[in-house]
Amino acid sequence: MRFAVATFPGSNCDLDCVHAVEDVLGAPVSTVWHQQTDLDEFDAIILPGGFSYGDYLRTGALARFSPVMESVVAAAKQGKLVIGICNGFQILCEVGLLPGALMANDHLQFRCATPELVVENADTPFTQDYQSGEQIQIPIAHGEGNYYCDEQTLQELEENRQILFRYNSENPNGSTAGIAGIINRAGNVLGMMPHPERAIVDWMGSADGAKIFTSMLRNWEER
Ligand SMILES: NC(=O)CC[C@H](N)C(=O)O
Repeated sequence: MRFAVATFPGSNCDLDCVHAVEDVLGAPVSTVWHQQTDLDEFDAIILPGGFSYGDYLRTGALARFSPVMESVVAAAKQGKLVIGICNGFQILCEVGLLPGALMANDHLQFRCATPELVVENADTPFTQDYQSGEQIQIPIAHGEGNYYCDEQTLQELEENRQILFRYNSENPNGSTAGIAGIINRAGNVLGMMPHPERAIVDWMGSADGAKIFTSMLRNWEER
């Protein structure tokens, strides 16, 4: 399984994602500059965290027009696995691969913390190595992680089990229904505010993020 990590001007978690794929999976992984449009050789695409285009205008609002995004949309339509982490989640919402939007945190502060999450649905390509209801810890670091969607969208997300992660006790950003991560209707595009690549071995404080990567690999092998 070959992974691409799309890198935008201002990305700062791209190399952490490369290390996570190498260290957890030992799978081939390359960074792909945002001007590249050929993603044919890759089976999965990671949109990493950071401050693409300096967060100007709105997080992800400019990166969504980068040339690579047309290919990311095409890859998602083909059924390839796409995961957007933090700024990557923001870009996925801006480009329309995921519903809703990420707004400024309700307290208007940039928040770094390691909140507890609940795995709401372990029956997806990104979570199959977890148990539904499992409580895990994965760090966050963002200023605009306040996920918002309208009532009807929330109802659809709930009914189709598209909410994969919720903040357990304390909601660090005011997100609707405590949402920390959602999947698209087809089940192959995940956006999440917490950073699984920062929780892959115990010395990081938590290794709970590793199962996202192992789930993706196992899902791909089973296909
Ligand atoms: N860690 C990140 O990817 C941060 C995303 C974005 N710059 C924000 O502050 O919300």
